[in-house]
Amino acid sequence: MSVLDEIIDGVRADLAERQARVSLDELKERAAKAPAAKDGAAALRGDGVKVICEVKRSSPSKGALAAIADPAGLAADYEAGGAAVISVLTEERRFGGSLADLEAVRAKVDIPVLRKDFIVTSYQLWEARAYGADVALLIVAALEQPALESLIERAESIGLTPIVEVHDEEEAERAVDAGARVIGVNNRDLKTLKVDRSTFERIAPELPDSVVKIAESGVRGPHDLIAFANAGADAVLVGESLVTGRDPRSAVSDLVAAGAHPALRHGRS
Ligand SMILES: O=P(O)(O)OC[C@@H](O)[C@@H](O)c1c[nH]c2ccccc12
Repeated sequence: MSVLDEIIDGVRADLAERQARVSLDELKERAAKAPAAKDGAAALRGDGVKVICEVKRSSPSKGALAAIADPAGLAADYEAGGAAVISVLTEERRFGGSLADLEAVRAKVDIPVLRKDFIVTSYQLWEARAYGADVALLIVAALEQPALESLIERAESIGLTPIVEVHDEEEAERAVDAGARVIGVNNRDLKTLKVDRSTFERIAPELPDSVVKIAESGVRGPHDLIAFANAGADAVLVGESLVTGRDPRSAVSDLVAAGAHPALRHGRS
């Protein structure tokens, strides 16, 4: 069994418990009271390279990264540093996240918030909206094509912007066929957990111009951001280097400054 399969088994077990506790109708009521969803895709378009900053306590590859006692405070630092979107991991077993983290971050920042999890049913999309997310990750490697298509549609119909994550050419084609408008290329292979920074560079040229392209994982600092920008990235998604660094706010503003540099002129307006 791959790491991804193991993670998804745990996600399904936790999901079954939540579904037994909270009905879909209750979730929908809660979602109806949540603040209207912000436009996640718009936040990632425009000139320069946008920075998505992640609240990430641990990972299956590295174990514990940072305790993050105050996820909302960290998110506020990211926002002050110029982040375009905050990503909140809500997977509990391997990443140490929760829906409570999502809710706390949502209450604190004004920019769009991404629910980062292993979404396999529309129940989780309703949860995302109910806890205030504007954007949700859909991982192609975790979904059959019909499920991917219907989750993209469902996400959009409830106001969420889906970021569709791919890791190879075949997944990229599936994402485009399913109608994805925002695609994240994960430089980490979720089946082996290895990072290969050339993944984005290889896949990005295969994607239509109109697609918003995000380079995910392995961004150590401005140097990596510039390399991904030159390979066509509209945005980068950064976790580990921010949560393990000493000063997340200034680390974000260094990335944002690099992403706004006029030499990087590929951004669409
Ligand atoms: O910590 P990093 O290497 O900066 O990576 C962040 C983000 O890309 C990574 O957490 C991630 C990308 N796709 C995922 C899917 C599930 C869980 C986590 C992820």
